[in-house]
This record gives sequence, C-alpha cells and structure tokens, in this order.
Amino acid sequence: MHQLHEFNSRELLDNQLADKVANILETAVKLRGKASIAVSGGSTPKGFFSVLSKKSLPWKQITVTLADERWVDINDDASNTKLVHQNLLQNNALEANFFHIKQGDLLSSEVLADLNLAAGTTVLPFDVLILGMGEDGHTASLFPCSNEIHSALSKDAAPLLKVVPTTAPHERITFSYAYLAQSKNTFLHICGQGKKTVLDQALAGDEITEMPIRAFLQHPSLTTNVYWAE
Ligand SMILES: O=C(O)[C@H](O)[C@@H](O)[C@H](O)[C@H](O)COP(=O)(O)O
Repeated sequence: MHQLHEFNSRELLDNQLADKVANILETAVKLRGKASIAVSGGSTPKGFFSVLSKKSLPWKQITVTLADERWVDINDDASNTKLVHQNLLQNNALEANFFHIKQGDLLSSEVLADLNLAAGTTVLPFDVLILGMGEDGHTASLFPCSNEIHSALSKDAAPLLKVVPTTAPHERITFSYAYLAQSKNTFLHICGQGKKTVLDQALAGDEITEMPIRAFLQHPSLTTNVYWAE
C-alpha cells in the first residue's frame, strides 16, 4: 500500500523528508544503539541529502548505504557512491559509516557472496529506505527491461544481485526486492508532473515485472510513503 504526501515545493519536500528521516534514525539509535539507511541515486535526492547532512544526529552510530549502484569507478560521475559522498556524507553526516556495495573491479559471484554476507550483518534490515523511480517504473536497479527482473523480484532472492539493464547504462548491483521490502520505513521520493503520471500508471496496473515500483505500492503490509512535489 502507499500513502501520498504532496508538497507545494521541492524545498519543502526535502525539509519535511529530512525531518522525518532524522527522527526515525534518532529513535532507532536510542532503541538499538545503531541505525541504517539505504538511499537511491539519480538527480532527485540531492536537496534532501544536503538538508539531512546538516541534521544533528548520532551519525557515528548510523550506517548509510545505497539501494543500488552502477558498477563504475567510485570517482566516475555516474557513481552513486560519489553522489552520496559529495551530497550526503558532508557536514554533520561526515561522521556516518558508509557500507560500500561497489567493491573491487569485477562484479563476480565471489564479490557478490562476500557483499551479501557483510550486508546481512551490517545494514539489513534498513531502518530507512529512500527509493526513486524511473519513467519506466524501475526503482533501485529493479529494471523491467533486464533479464534479471524475475529473480530480483523473487521472494527467494539473495540480498544483493547483479542486474544488466538494456535501457540504461552500466552493469548494476542492487538490493533485491525481498530485502528492500523488509525496510522498517520506506519512502518513494519523486518530483515533477512526469513522475506523477508514471506513479498513476503504476497504481493503475498490477504486473510488477512491467513496473517494479508496483511491488512496493501493492505490498499488503508495507506502506510506501510517496513524497511528491511538482
Ligand atoms: O541508480 C539510480 O539511478 C537510482 O537508484 C534510480 O533508481 C533512480 O532513483 C531513478 O532512476 C530516478 O532517478 P532520477 O531521480 O534521476 O529521476
């Protein structure tokens, strides 16, 4: 299921989302001594990252990671790791821990096995998950165009898997739906009329391999908080 939150401006959305996420992370650290957040890449979240980075939080007890990553050098402009280091892991959030899902050169089965072991003991389940959405209804790197989409949406999937989209550049590594859906608080952050139209299309149908974001929107017990501004 989903809950739509509409904002009069992207700035107001960024501030409200950062407030909400900061409260969740602070509470989680108070309760468990640690917290984790998985964020998405792309152009939408930069303002949110900047506001969140300035929050006074126990960042040393918080681990940040990515819902997905392009398998490129972390100094490449296409790297989500670079995006997060330049926009979120700044200011107060400089003290946060970062769990790298881009490790090594080749995205081999051995690298995936090591990452899955580490993710299981370090960041899963996420206290906060921030998803984006593409015009094709992909989220994270759950791409409808990829040959891996069925396994990436399977309830038996491993935490992390390799995806090779055919309509977007770069090999990807992504957390699978099964593990993303275990997040305690899930937010879909989208902006612009075009993305609202895509959201409406996603809500109007039920084939999840056609629009993977539907798997989150339709989940019977997981509430996806959709934060949208024009
Ligand atoms: O690696 C990525 O690109 C993201 O994880 C991806 O899922 C992104 O969130 C959407 O493609 C939306 O991207 P925009 O915010 O740029 O529209």
